[in-house]
Amino acid sequence: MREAGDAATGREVLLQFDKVCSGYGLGQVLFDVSLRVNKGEVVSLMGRNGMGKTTLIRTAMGMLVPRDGQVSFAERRLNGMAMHRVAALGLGWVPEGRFIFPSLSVEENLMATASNRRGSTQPWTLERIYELFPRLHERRRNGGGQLSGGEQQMLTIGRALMTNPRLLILDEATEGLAPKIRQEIWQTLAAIKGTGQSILVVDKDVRALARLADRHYMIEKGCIAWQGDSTALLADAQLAKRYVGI
Ligand SMILES: Nc1ncnc2c1ncn2[C@@H]1O[C@H](COP(=O)(O)OP(=O)(O)OP(=O)(O)O)[C@@H](O)[C@H]1O
Repeated sequence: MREAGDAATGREVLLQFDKVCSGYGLGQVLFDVSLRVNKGEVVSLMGRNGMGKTTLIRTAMGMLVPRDGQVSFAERRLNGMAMHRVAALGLGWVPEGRFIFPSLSVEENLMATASNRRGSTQPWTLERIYELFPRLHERRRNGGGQLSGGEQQMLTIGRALMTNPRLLILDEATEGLAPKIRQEIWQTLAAIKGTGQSILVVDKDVRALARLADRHYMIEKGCIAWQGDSTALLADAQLAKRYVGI
């Protein structure tokens, strides 16, 4: 029998990796990766380029089938489950690179993914997304292709929220953005956290992640090399240097 909750905190476990090995063709990228995101938690995943962060997310989302170990979500085994079924279980993914529909307006982009399949009592709606991102409200009639990089990122996050995910997964959401916009995105993520949304966030901004997330994982060459809370992360400056390179 698997446990219904996290033994240490009693919280419901959403995403769980248990000794997962995964990769592409013959090339193995993840080695015995164990990781957990509980309900209501914000968890970060950090690491240098090419260490396996995106591969881990692709494995969670069903794009890659683990060759060993187990991936589960809210007690359901995900190994080999089709991507659309994984998404229907409540994993909302903001991929690296901001995929939006350029020919649709901002509002149409948001409505394209809208659903509340699991009957959330306080679902994300257009109004709530516009409250979170006033800039998207201003630009609601503009085409997706006319937006700045920062606005596109806001739209990608808004679109993922419109699926009312149980877990929001963000891959490098602040990459390539101007400092002011990055700061805006971090503030918005804090507001999203304030609603009780569970989030797994991949990024390299250790200070921002220490403020936002409850727990952290560092990945090195496909292995979880360190894990801990924000106090432990900030107490050792060598961690960021060694595992994130800053
Ligand atoms: N589609 C693919 N086919 C084969 N190998 C891949 C593929 N995508 C990534 N890899 C390899 O897997 C390894 C891990 O890449 P991954 O994208 O998971 O790293 P990452 O930590 O997300 O890095 P980054 O910050 O650069 O996105 C790298 O060696 C990369 O070359």
